[in-house]
Amino acid sequence: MSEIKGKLENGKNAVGDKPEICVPLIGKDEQEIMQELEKIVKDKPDIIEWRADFFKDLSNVEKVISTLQKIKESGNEIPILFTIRSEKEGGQPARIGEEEKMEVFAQVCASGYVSFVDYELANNHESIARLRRFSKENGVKLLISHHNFEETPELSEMISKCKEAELLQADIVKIAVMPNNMDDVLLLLEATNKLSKMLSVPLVTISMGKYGAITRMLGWVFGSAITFAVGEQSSAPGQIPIEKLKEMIKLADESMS
Ligand SMILES: O=C1C[C@@](O)(C(=O)O)C[C@@H](O)[C@@H]1O
Repeated sequence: MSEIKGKLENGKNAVGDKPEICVPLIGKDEQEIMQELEKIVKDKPDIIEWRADFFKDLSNVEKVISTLQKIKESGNEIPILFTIRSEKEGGQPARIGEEEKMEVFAQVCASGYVSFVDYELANNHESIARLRRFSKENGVKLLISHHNFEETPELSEMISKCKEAELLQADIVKIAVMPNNMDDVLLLLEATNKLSKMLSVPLVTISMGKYGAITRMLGWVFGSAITFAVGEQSSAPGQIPIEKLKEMIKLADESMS
């Protein structure tokens, strides 16, 4: 497994630490994925996310692992985050059942090609505990995520979801919500600020869509450790092209130092 640099390896990110930039791969087959990867690698993201829910051969574990190996070999040592996003939380319609999904995760963790796996908090606790075991045994970080594509929940709900993920032994906790106005964006930032002081693990927060774009640029100032950018194609509403995002983060960092 490649090195994970910086704060995500060493534990909690400090409020105001510059974020890791993650770009998604959303090709439906190996050829599309390798084309996306070629462009993405040139942009030098900190993390590459393989959104395997887009992969048409997800039910073929051998194919998943051989594609992952190719991503690793051509990925310039950039750490890989492996994600199968459920349709309920903004992903593609399910291609495999929960038991098959667990088998894919088990083999992905054992492959040595990935640094992180994403698993949703909405899964039952027993499945989360199983994946926690596989990931720990193989030195893979477990990111437990929660998405709400409809709205921004109450502050207390966002806080309790993230605390629940920490209790389930997440190495990284992530919440992505949809704002319907700028008040919602402020609420997500308030949650970020509070949670980054409460949690003992790194936190990732996103307010999606056009209103939330500012959180992708500046959420790190309040304690969010990773921001998702467009490399070749966007995987969620509001993502910003990586080159522009990098400039923005650099400018904010220089102005605040
Ligand atoms: O969960 C996330 C965050 C995300 O939904 C975003 O809003 O940038 C993008 C997804 O690819 C990733 O898995």
